[in-house]
Amino acid sequence: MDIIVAEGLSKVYPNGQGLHKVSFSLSKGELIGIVGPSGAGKSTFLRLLCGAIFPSEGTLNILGQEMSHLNRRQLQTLRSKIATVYQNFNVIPSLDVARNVFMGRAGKLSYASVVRGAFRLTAKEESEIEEILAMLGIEDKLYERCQELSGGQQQRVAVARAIYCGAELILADEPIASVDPATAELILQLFQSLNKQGKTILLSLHQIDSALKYCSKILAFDHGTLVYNGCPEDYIKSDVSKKIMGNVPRTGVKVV
Ligand SMILES: Nc1ncnc2c1ncn2[C@@H]1O[C@H](COP(=O)(O)OP(=O)(O)OP(=O)(O)O)[C@@H](O)[C@H]1O
Repeated sequence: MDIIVAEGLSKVYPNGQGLHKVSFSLSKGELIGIVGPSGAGKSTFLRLLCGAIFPSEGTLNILGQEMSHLNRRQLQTLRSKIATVYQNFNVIPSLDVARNVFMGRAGKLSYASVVRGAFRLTAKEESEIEEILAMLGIEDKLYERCQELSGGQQQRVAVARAIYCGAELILADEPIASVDPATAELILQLFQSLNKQGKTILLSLHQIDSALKYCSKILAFDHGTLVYNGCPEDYIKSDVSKKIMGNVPRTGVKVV
């Protein structure tokens, strides 16, 4: 079943940059690596998919719904089914880690529950959140304010929030950009295990080796266009990858 279908999808910023005429479809249950040099259009692509920005042209169907046909409320409902890890983490600095993670479910809860959670979490909510933080090695930060955390710790909070959200579609923009290699592996393994549980996951990654190791499919962008859509094994042999890899460091991990 296709859960994302795009036809001629474009987002052109006033300076003429952006994403140009992207057509593709994605099946449920894939773990997609989005690769390409800096400025290729990866973040623009993910921001379009989560409805944070709107296309200049083309059509985009997500989870069976045509984005351009949705009113504000319908768009909100659709967004609540998509978990997004933003490049800048998007955590609320003055809130503690537990409440930042709790807010991952805000779109699915009643207004009263969100307000209650902002003051007091139930024991069940707290233990669920703690369990996710433990998987990411930051359970000791449960009640620390996000503004007191390092960039890498905030990135893990953003990943925890996406996991806690329970969405069937997870979009993560460079989710391992600010963490050490061991934590990066931990995060990618977590995404892999969520994928095995049936979640569809799109990860934008500068670490091409990680994309090849963990992803079932690669989407490569260059200068705002989709230049590759297929399996990792063919990508690594393609001319496209040779061109793109000129800009991206590799560490020599073999694809098996
Ligand atoms: N808000 C904006 N206004 C104008 N131009 C923008 C805006 N956002 C992105 N761009 C331009 O669109 C192009 C694609 O940017 P985008 O952030 O999608 O690339 P990217 O592949 O995610 O890059 P990186 O790997 O550096 O994060 C770039 O040329 C960028 O300068």
